Amino acid sequence: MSLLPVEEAQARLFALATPLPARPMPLGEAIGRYLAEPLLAGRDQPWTDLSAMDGYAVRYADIPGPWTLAGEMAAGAVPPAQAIAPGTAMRIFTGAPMPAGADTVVLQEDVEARVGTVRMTGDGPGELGRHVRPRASDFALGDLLLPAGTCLGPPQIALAALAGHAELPVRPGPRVIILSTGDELVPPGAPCPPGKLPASNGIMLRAMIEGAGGTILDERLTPDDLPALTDALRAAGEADIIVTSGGASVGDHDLVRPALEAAGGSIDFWRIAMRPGKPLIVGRLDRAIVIGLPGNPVSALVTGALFLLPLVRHLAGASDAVPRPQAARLGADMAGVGNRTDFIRATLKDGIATPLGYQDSAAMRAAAQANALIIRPAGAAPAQAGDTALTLDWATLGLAG
Ligand SMILES: Nc1nc2c(c(=O)[nH]1)N[C@H]1C(S)=C(S)[C@@H](COP(=O)(O)OP(=O)(O)OC[C@H]3O[C@@H](n4cnc5c(N)ncnc54)[C@H](O)[C@@H]3O)O[C@H]1N2
Ligand code: MOO
Repeated sequence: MSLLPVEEAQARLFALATPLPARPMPLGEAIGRYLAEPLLAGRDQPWTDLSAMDGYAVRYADIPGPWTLAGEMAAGAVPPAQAIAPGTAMRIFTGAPMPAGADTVVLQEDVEARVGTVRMTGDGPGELGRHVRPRASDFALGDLLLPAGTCLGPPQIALAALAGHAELPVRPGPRVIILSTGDELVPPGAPCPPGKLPASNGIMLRAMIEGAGGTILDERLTPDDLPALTDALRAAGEADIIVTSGGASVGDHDLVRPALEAAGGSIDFWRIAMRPGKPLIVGRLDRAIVIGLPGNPVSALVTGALFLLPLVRHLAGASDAVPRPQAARLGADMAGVGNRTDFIRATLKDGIATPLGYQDSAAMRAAAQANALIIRPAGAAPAQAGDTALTLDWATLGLAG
């Protein structure tokens, strides 16, 4: 049985997916989305030389004064065309434009101003241009501020506003339908008689997808019944992504692959060299990409974080859709690895990644106590505490609360 390496599977998944079409969106709604085009500066920032402090605008050559007070400039004012004369100072406030002729600001704490005369009482500004923000020192008209594919968080939105934009070209988040398969499942909180199990994957996947900017069109339980699952898949074909959980493996009741084919879809690949997560299925149905996650809750979590969320980000236009591992030191000895890359649930603190004791792919308690995965590549030799290992923390994976 051949198992696809994780990176190869991620590349094949992305090859199926074209980022969704972009449209302009108001800044306030673009948060969490990805720039579809590079962000260019529509103005100089600052638009002219501005004072960075409250004080007096002077000619550096005139220091240490005294100066005759020539007027006042506040933020929002436009400076007079005429330059201030030698020996004069202009009262100035933070953010106000420097009057022509002045090149330095003396802090108000360092002077005494009385009846039209300003005298130094403290240290001078020390250097020419002190406390002045030069024109375009942050950015100049036409500058490339952010590349396409950048995630728009609060600082990027603020930059776009300063750069003169009211809206930005972004792609909508993909629309997703979640089908949790299994006769044993009942909705969370519903009566759970013997033989039944609260369905946890749907609510987890919903939270993950919405956190990554996707929209859930529908989330439902489907029984282990070929016609019912085929119908549910067929009805989901208008989504951008169909996610199933469960029924991905080789058992008699594992029906996602036959149902996908019966619904007219196709399977691109199945089974990955990873643990947990081996039975992952990727295929197509109409315009949708189908990701069949394993039913075990931790397998669904890990494959969701390594395949589903990167796909959501890729369709939304992210340039760095696949989470990038970071090195850490192991907090414990670790066994050698078989033919599947291990994604070990761990706690990561102060650069030390310590595996949690119970690593079963249904052990959700350990997964919920973890905050990172340790990546142990297929075929790796045993490792000792203190060795370097690659890790993916919950924030990088999009799993932080
Ligand atoms: N003979 C073999 N058996 C199995 C293999 C194999 O290669 N040969 N692979 C194992 C691996 S690895 C995994 S992972 C599981 C996954 O199988 P399925 O995707 O078919 O998952 P199910 O059998 O439907 O369910 C597994 C487990 O998870 C529970 N489950 C299912 N859905 C949910 C849900 N929405 N919320 C919470 N828990 C859920 C289900 O009750 C089962 O206990 O297969 C191995 N078997
Ligand atoms: O790949 Mo499975 O997720 O090990 O139990």
